Amino acid sequence: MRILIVGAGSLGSLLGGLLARTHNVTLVGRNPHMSAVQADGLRVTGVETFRTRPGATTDIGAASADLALVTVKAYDTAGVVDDLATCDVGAVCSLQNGMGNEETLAAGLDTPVLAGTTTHGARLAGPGHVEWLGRGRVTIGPWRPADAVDRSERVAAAFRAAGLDATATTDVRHRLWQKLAINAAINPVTALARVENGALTPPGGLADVATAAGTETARVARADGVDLSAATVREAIADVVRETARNRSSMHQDVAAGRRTEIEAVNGYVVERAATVGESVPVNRTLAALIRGWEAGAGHR
Ligand SMILES: NC(=O)C1=CN([C@@H]2O[C@H](COP(=O)(O)OP(=O)(O)OC[C@H]3O[C@@H](n4cnc5c(N)ncnc54)[C@H](O)[C@@H]3O)[C@@H](O)[C@H]2O)C=CC1
Ligand SMILES: CC(C)(CO)C(=O)C(=O)O
Repeated sequence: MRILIVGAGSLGSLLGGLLARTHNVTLVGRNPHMSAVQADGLRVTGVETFRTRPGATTDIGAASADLALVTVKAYDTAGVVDDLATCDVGAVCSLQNGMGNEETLAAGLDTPVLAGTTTHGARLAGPGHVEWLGRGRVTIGPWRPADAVDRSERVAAAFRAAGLDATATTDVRHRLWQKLAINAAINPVTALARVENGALTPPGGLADVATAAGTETARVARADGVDLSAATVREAIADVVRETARNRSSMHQDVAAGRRTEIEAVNGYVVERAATVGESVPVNRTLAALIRGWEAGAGHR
């Protein structure tokens, strides 16, 4: 399969490197990372260590591919729509965290849109070098009914052909809301308290705040027509906290590095949807306001 990775940072470089062992992959990203990959290939270390040679460019131009995997931060998705408008791609698949990405892609592109989630962990360690921090899974499904299920299955099969655990689902919205609830719970609390994910292990005040944010999110999901129970979300948060106890969440890493966060696509989205469906989400509202306040102080607003 000919695959474009649009946003070759941490996650995109990892998945691009893994897929390049089997498929024809081109990374689209920024220098100095892209020039390092052009010169010496991509080094992957961690769960597995290997070197691979995907294509690499900073200019997507009028590229043609079977699939474009979107792995930019949520606040850069609109820019990807502009870039892909000049390309010829068979399907676009977001593997980003947060909500709103698929809506943005579907509104701006005349291409089938797939939605995905992944639990792989990645960190760009330097130009040409990505660390694989944790092996995970990929789940993919059609965003709109018209974006046929068999296309999701073909994409999942391409991941499997490259040795990765991947499944297609007909109910990707459920997956997205469940991942949203986990991120709405863990990310802002760990970012504000500057703690590893394991600090959210119950009992304790931080675990209570995180669980409250997650169960509020489940309530909004149900009001939005997605069958996601509070118990399922509580269990999922506890599982992720246990499995990633020594990790710093992506929002914690962003805040620690003084970078903009994905707060609008996570708790910001929950607050916005809650207003539309008539639910009250005071914990998400408070967490979003605190992170926005930090972003304003850091010059991101
Ligand atoms: N890093 C991880 O382990 C995981 C990340 N995610 C999600 O994946 C998404 C990406 O996260 P990361 O890889 O950590 O972020 P990142 O910031 O490391 O990578 C994104 C890259 O996209 C580049 N970029 C932005 N706009 C672009 C454009 N128009 N064309 C080409 N490149 C562009 C940026 O320069 C950056 O290098 C986020 O939504 C994140 O929440 C999800 C699961 C795991
Ligand atoms: C699942 C979790 C919370 C793992 O850290 C994550 O997705 C993130 O950090 O963004």
